[in-house]
Amino acid sequence: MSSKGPEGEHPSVTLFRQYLRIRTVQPKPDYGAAIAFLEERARQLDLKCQKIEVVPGYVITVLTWPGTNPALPSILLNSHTDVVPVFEEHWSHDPFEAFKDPEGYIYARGTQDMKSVSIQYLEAVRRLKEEGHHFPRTIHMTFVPDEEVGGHKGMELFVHRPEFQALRAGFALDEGLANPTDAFTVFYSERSPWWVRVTCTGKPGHGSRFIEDTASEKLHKVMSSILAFREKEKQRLQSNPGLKEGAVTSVNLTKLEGGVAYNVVPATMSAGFDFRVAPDVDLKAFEEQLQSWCRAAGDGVTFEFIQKWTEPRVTRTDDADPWWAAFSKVCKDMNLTLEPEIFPAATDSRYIRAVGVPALGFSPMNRTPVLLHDHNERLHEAVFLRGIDIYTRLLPALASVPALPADS
Ligand SMILES: CSCC[C@H](NC(C)=O)C(=O)O
Ligand SMILES: [Zn+2]
Ligand SMILES: [Zn+2]
Repeated sequence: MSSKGPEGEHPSVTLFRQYLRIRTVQPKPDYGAAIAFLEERARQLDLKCQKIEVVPGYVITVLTWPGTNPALPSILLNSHTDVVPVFEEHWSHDPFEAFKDPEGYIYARGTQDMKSVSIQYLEAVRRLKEEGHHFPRTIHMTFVPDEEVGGHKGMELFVHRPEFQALRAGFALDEGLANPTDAFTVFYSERSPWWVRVTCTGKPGHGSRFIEDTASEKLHKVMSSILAFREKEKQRLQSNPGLKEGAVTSVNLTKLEGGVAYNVVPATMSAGFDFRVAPDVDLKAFEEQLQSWCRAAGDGVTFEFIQKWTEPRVTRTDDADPWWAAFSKVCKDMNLTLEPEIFPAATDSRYIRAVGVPALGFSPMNRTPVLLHDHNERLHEAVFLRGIDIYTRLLPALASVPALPADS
C-alpha cells in the first residue's frame, strides 16, 4: 500500500478524485483525457493496454492482467467513462472539482455512475499485484465510451469486433446501483427499452366545429389504453411486496407532437412512449398488444420503434452456477447482504449478455442514496474504499473459478 497523501488522504481516494475531474461529460466528453489517464494507470500497474477505435473518436481501452492459464476464458470488468450532464446551478459544489466535505463525502458527477467502479477495479488489481498474487484466469478491464447515450458507439459495436472475441470473456461485471440500506444490490438482468412513437391521422378542419374522426381523439384513445396498462403494472408492483421495480413493465408518455394553430384541427398528432419491458414478457405477444391498442383507436393509427431491444437475457443466480457461487460466497464471507434484482433501465450489460457472456451489475455502494444522474451526486470515501476491499476479494475468487465443462 502506498503512503498517505499530503492531507492524510488515502491515495486511492486521491486517484478517484483525479479521475472525477476529467470532464467526460455528455454531449462532448473529453475522452482523450480519460484515455491518457488510463494509459498512465496501465504503465504504473504494468498492464497491457489496447485501444480499439470502434467508430472514429470512440475508443475502447482494455487493460489486461494475464492469468496463469490463458486457455481459460477470462473475467471482464467493464465500466463506462462518460457521465451525464449537470445542472450546475443545483449543485452545492462544482460537479467537476471532486470536492470532499469535512465528513468525507465526495461530490462530483460520476461518483456513483460509474467512475468509482473504474477506480475500484484498478485499485483492487494494483493491491493484488503488489501482494504478488497470480490467478488462473486473465482479468480484462474495459473502459468504454458512449454508455450514457445508449452505447451505440461503444459496447454495442465492441461486442461484435474480433478484438472482443479475442478477450474470450467467460464472465463479466458491470455497473449496478447504490443501495440506501445496509445491503448491496446486484443485477442479473435488465428490462428491455422500447421507445415507441404512435402517429395518428384524421380529418382536419376549423377549430370551432365538431369534426369527426380526428387525429387527437384517436391519440387520446391510444394514450388511455397505454396509461391504463401503466396503472395495472403499477398496481401489480405496489400490491406485491415480493416484486421489485425491474420485474414489472413500466411505461411513460414522454413526448407529444402535433398541432399548428389553436383554431386548426391537425391532420396528424403523435405521442412517444418509453416502455421498459420486463425480461419474462413474451415480446411477440407484447408487440401484438401494441398493435391491438392502435387498431382499437381507429383507422390511420400506426406506430414505429425508435429503440427496440429484443434480446433480454438472465444471468444465473443459483448456487449451482459456478460464477454466482464464487460471487455470492465472497459476499457471504464478508458478511455482505445481497439483494438480486432486475435493472430497471438499460446498461451496457445487455450487449455483453446478448453475446452469451453472463454478467452481473454491481456497484458496491451500500448505505448510499441512489443519486445517479441527480444533482449533488456524491459518495462517501469510506464506502468507496470498502468497495476496493470487496473487489480485492471478488477478483481472486472469480479469476480462480475452475474450468467449466463449456471451457474445454
Ligand atoms: C436505451 S439507451 C439509454 C440508456 C439509459 N441508461 C441509463 C442507465 O439511464 C436508459 O436506460 O435510458
Ligand atoms: Zn452508468
Ligand atoms: Zn448513467
